[in-house]
Amino acid sequence: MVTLLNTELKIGIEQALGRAKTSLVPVLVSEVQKVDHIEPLSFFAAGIEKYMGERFFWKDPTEETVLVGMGTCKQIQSINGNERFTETQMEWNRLISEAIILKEQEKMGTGPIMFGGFSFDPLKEKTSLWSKYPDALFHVPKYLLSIIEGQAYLTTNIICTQHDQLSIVDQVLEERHSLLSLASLVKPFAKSRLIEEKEVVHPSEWKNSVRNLVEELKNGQLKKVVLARELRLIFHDEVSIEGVLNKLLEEQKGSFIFAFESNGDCFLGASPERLVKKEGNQLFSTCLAGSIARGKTEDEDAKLGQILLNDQKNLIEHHYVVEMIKEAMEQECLEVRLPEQPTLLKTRDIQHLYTPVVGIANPDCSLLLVVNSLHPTPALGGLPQKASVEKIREIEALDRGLYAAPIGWLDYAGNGEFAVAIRSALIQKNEASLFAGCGIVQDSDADSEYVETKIKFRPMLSALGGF
Ligand SMILES: C=C(O[C@H]1C=CC=C(C(=O)O)[C@@H]1O)C(=O)O
Ligand SMILES: [Mg+2]
Repeated sequence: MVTLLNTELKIGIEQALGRAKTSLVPVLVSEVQKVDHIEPLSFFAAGIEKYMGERFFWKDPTEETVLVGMGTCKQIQSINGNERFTETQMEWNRLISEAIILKEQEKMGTGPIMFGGFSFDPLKEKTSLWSKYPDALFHVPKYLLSIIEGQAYLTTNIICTQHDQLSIVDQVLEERHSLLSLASLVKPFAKSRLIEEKEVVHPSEWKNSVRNLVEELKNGQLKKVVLARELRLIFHDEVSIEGVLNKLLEEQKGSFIFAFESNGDCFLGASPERLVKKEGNQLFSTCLAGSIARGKTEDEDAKLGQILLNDQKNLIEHHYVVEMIKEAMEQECLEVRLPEQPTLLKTRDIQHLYTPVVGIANPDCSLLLVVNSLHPTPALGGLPQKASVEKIREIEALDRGLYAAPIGWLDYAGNGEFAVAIRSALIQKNEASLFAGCGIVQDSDADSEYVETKIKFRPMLSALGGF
């Protein structure tokens, strides 16, 4: 258990109440404390009763940053289509400009942060599948556990309005105490029991849409379109989000592991693909496209890797992504660096062509606006960007919602990171939708692309106990 000093928080709240009474706008107080290690998944599980539907989980591939949020002290959302990035950034800036932040040192990922995501395409006709997730949805948590380079920090965020009294301090301290006590009790994480697995679109129909698309790619200006499909699973009981996260953490170590709850649903996954990270004036992006299976032996695995590195179809599929990301990053940066040739990035189930991109950001750069100009890259949408998204909107029998879209976090200093939400699933009580797509180019073969999507379902299928 962790004991905390609480004097500072009281002073901060007193100040915030004063400010809220004069300015008549709610004021955010954020207190950060260094704490003894808390197991992130135990902290997440500790919120199962009180904060279910208001939790998030994030771990980057290097485990430099782990974030677990609990409760929602402020929700930021936008239903305003293409303005959703700008609107979200502006609302965040407004909240932060008034905030009172109590912390001893500057540490990225501690203090006030918001976590959330954007939809893939706000113009796609909506189905009920994603009714819990508007086109932009972000949560500022009440309690945030951050593990930054191995050190644990606990942030407490409180919104003070003109109507609040100083007594809210006692309430918060009591709530926080019981959350931390629960987090110290490690629980076994339940496994899900699968009953039925259903391909939402019949395989032959999906392959036909790939074949038709290939014909169009040969004759038109479109160079690449990413087509996805959905797998719907039914379980005996409600899926245990903790259980799934536990397996993802075990099996998908080199990936971003994320979970984002909203009103009883949970969107989670293990994505190997960074969209963009901002740390001070540095920007990092990733081109990840072009895929092949893992080998059963080391030798076979290396051979497959070599095949991928020399395969024209996959190199072109990858090159389109590099071309677009380089161009977009050059708009945002004073300087951009990237290697000339891709290398391999391997996860448990698949290997990809990989090109990292690094840049020095323009002085006026803000993370969500970079997200806006990158999304969707041709690894998720296609090339040219606008025409490929229109094509997906027209032919894909799927409501992507947050699949293949940016998911991540932003802190008060403007730092943060977004991954693209692939290898992901939407959990709805005892049902789940899994998503997987692949980049279709002129030389695509429908059967091979279908097999590629099957491989891309594996991380989530395995975590859900179905493989
Ligand atoms: C769209 C997905 O993967 C993308 C990322 C890496 C490789 C890809 C590919 O080779 O097609 C895809 O562009 C997905 O996993 O659903
Ligand atoms: Mg591919």
